Amino acid sequence: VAQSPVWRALCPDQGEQTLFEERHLRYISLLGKGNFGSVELCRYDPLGDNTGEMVAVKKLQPNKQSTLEDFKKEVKTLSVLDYEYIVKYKGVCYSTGRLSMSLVMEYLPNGSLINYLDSNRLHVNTWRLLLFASQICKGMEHLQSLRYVHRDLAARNILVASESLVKIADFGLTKVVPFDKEYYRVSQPGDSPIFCFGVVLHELFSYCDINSNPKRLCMREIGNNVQSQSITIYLANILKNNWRMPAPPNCPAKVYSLMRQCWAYDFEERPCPLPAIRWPAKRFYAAPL
Ligand SMILES: C=CCCn1cc(-c2nc(Nc3ccc(C4CCNCC4)cc3)nc3[nH]ccc23)cn1
Repeated sequence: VAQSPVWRALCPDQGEQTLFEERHLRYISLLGKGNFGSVELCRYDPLGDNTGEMVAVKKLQPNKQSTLEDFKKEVKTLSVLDYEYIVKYKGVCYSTGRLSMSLVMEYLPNGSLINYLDSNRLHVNTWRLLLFASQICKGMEHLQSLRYVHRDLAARNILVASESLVKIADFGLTKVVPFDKEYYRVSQPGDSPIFCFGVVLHELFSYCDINSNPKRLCMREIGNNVQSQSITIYLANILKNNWRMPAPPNCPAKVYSLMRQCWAYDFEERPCPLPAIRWPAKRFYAAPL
């Protein structure tokens, strides 16, 4: 009944299946791994005849960085973000005894932007890169309209649904800006810096080339022998001295100009699609690359 159109009309928030039974999730392959846990390709096959749908299942591996509570926040966040440029939430799967849970999402067959651009570089022209950039921007605008800050926007967290559609994924670091605040405030030292759209634009127009990835370009400027705990300080200094990543090869001047606007040291000079949330004062905000 829960799948019938009538049910969905009467209970729209039920929509698609939201509770997946662990015994029907058949593991197929590993899609991605991070400090959060892992994402697996599974077939949800309640009939047991291999006709079930393919889904991406994010399994939590609780560690010092991520807890079950963090994971529940991520599930809640994704479950309310129903938007064409954000990976679709399908539901959750509880392990036996509800000791752990997994997040079930739509499976996007082309993998991340890094995988895709690396293997399709010759078929992706400037027009398509701009299309992807506009979709990421709209996805971020939607997040901002709901007062969410993604905090880990990067090509590795953008998934390719088709040759003309990309979606933002991985909301493990996403935070909501409280209504009585205008800013997201970095809560503890070492909290990850807020990644900016300009860096993703640079990754896009570099075709995610490993030789011009942001980290490599910055370390080349800072010096590879710097102690890891001092990198943020060195990075802040070179940015304060107005160093920025160079334009990717063949990058249109207007696109590089937009990157540089996103990387303005003074946050009031940066482009902002919605007036809703202004970014924190400099002291809370590692200037972007
Ligand atoms: C967001 C980034 C961090 C966590 N993460 C999310 C996923 C993910 N992946 C996919 N599809 C997919 C992923 C990899 C490959 C590769 C390509 C190269 N050869 C091996 C296989 C192919 C398809 N769909 C998804 N839906 C929801 C999540 C999700 C993976 N990692």
